[in-house]
Amino acid sequence: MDKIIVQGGRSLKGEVKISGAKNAALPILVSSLLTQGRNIYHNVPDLKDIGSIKDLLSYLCADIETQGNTVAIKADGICKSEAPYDLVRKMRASILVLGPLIARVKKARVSLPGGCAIGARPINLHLKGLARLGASIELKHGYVEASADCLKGDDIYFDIPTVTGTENLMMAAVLAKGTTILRNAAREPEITALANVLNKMGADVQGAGSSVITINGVSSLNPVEVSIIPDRIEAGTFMVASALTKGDITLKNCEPDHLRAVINKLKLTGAEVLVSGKDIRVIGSEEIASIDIKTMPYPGFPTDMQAQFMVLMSVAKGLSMISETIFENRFIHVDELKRLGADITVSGNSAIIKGIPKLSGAPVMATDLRASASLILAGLVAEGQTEINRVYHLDRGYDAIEKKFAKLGAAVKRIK
Ligand SMILES: CC(=O)N[C@H]1[C@@H](OP(=O)(O)OP(=O)(O)OC[C@H]2O[C@@H](n3ccc(=O)[nH]c3=O)[C@H](O)[C@@H]2O)O[C@H](CO)[C@@H](O)[C@@H]1O
Ligand SMILES: C=C(OP(=O)(O)O)C(=O)O
Repeated sequence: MDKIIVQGGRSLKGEVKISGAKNAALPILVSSLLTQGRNIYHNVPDLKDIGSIKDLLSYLCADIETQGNTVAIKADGICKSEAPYDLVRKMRASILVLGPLIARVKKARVSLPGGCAIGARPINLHLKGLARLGASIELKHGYVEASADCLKGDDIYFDIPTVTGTENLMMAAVLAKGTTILRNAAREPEITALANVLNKMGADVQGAGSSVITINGVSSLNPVEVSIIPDRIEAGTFMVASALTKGDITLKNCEPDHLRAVINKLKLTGAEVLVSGKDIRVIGSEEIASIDIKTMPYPGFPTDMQAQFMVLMSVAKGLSMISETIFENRFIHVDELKRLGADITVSGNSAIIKGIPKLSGAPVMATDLRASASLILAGLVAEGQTEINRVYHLDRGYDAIEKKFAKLGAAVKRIK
């Protein structure tokens, strides 16, 4: 299996182009299932997860052509309603085919999803919502079996704002009869991006980006040509790299509006953050100040940036506390960071980090997607060599990360 080798100690400088967002591209590619005709998507990142969703859509008989970062999908003749274990287990977002399949072919049999092992991650709220729309749902042999002759709009309240749950329900409701109201909906930019695409297809989705989304069902949807929004988590990862290495990195093609919480927190650590249109320049400060962080649903601080900020706090001056409120098991990077010398104590859902002057390179194991990225970041400021094993998760979510880091002057390479 591939490894990433990092030699620490270099200050990163230059420009990096941010790729399309994984978590926006996945539901948008899936939304092709709702249309007749050829959809064209630009700025699709080249990731393992995108490969996995394309495999699943092909299995369902969609025609897919890929040219560079452009993907064309035609799903006129969906020939199956099953998403088997082998295709679904690799990626959590596969559950997103459930809503569209029920809407389009009236039934679905979808294996319970896999993804990063950062918590139990049930899908009860997806299923409860689909049942409110009239789907009959059973769990059998590790599969969700659902069917509905006709989905009907209803008033749905999510106990917790769920990102993929909101997306699944939105995609089921666009072709349902009547009006669906989603309350306590997730407000992440990826939800708004999906709603914009659905509306371009001819759907009537109002209020995405707020916690109440109203969907008036329509009878059919047309294909679209759209571009995927920039990846705010990839952008945040490079912003932390600049602050961490006392560097000077300019991110091109990002959406600063989606990064307000991250920009705010980074400034409090002492970094200079300059926003100009779609560019963000981060200039690291000589001394990194300690800050406290609590992850929250958007527009709060993203859980997908928690591990990266923990690395920054590992070499900050003083004590900081990071609380994880979204996932119950998202501190699995802590033990690996401790191997590099970080001084971190976990108590319940909080981690207390006592900053030290320097980390020291060591072999470590990547355990989930953002934890993997955090280990590269740690390697950048560790003395000597850090060897990151099991980079499978990294490739799920970062497009050419080692090449992008190398272009900024980091000594990062992949060993096959
Ligand atoms: C592919 C994708 O977009 N992944 C993102 C998505 O994951 P994902 O959509 O899986 O995360 P959710 O927003 O659903 O999870 C939020 C919380 O709700 C809980 N929950 C969720 C659904 C449900 O039916 N029941 C339930 O209890 C989860 O266990 C978790 O504690 O949002 C997360 C939170 O921003 C991000 O970390 C992931 O990168
Ligand atoms: C947790 C993530 O991905 P997934 O939801 O696909 O596991 C992530 O993108 O950080």
